[in-house]
Amino acid sequence: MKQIIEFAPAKINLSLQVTGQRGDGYHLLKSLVVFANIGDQLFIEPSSDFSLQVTGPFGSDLAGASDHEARNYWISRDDDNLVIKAARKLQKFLGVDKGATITLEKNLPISSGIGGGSADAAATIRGLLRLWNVDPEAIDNLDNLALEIGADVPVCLRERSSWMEGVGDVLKTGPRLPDLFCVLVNPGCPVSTPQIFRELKGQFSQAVPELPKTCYLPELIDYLNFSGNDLAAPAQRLEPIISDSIRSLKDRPDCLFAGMSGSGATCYGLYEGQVAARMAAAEIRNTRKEWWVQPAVLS
Ligand SMILES: C[C@@](CO)(OP(=O)(O)O)[C@H](O)COP(=O)(O)OP(=O)(O)OC[C@H]1O[C@@H](n2ccc(N)nc2=O)[C@H](O)[C@@H]1O
Ligand SMILES: Nc1ncnc2c1ncn2[C@@H]1O[C@H](COP(=O)(O)OP(=O)(O)O)[C@@H](O)[C@H]1O
Repeated sequence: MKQIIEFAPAKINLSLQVTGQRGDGYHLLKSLVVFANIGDQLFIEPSSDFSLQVTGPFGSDLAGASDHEARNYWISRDDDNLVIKAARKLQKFLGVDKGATITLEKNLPISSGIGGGSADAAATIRGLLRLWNVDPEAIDNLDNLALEIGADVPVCLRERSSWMEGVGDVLKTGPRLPDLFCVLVNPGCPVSTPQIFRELKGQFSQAVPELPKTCYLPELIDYLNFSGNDLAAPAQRLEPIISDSIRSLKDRPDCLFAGMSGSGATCYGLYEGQVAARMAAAEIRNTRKEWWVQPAVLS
């Protein structure tokens, strides 16, 4: 039987300015978004209806642990899962009479600012289009469909360095960057995105001018030091442990920059090379055994 395997890479907001708010409450952003070589994995097979089972280290956090004792996977009974939501929306949009059996290997922590759910939704769209032999280029309004699922889904559909503006609906090609060797750290506290936006209390900033199309590491680091993430301060007020995460990443002589992604709580540290990143990850893991700590490459 045909099986599609689709990768759902972690999304990292290297920078994020909140520049205003729309009448409907959604905030206007300017964010430099890149993707990691780590993420969730989707396995998709043809079927008459949709069903979802969830495996992986964060599977039980997502699906509810009722079947946990007996099996190493969980049946998601939750139609709210962004995978099922995306699948049903695409099915309706294309007017097809087909479903799929989907297995989601959940490797990314939930509600963590690295777009796990949005990445899964985008990967579902990409995977189903491949399963059903539909050319994405031939579809108008795929970004609008993605946006209806979540503000981060359009950028996750692209999977490449992008400037994200508007509420997530205006996307431009991002700079060509060198490989960035990083460590991702999540201290284990799920963060509510709307709550962090509320805590910002309308304090908006101006978008920082964009980087050139091809960008070297020192320029990027200068840019990140200047621009930062406007959601970091409110997130740290609500979850002070985020400050510890950033400190743990910065606390290495070869750390070039450390900041928070999205609305948190995942933080990233950039290092001079892969060895430095791996060593930093090992040391942080040693001192903070309960944290999620992953070396990764961003591109
Ligand atoms: C903050 C960002 C930055 O990339 O990432 P995460 O922290 O979620 O990863 C995103 O804008 C999140 O996108 P996403 O998680 O898809 O948001 P949605 O489900 O559409 O919205 C959840 C809620 O967040 C708030 N929200 C979201 C996006 C936005 N531009 N303005 C907002 O105010 C709204 O209160 C909304 O009801
Ligand atoms: N497939 C999914 N993966 C992660 N979260 C999901 C998924 N489907 C629905 N959700 C819900 O979406 C919300 C945000 O999850 P997530 O996308 O991981 O956050 P963030 O964008 O902050 O990393 C959570 O409330 C979670 O329960």
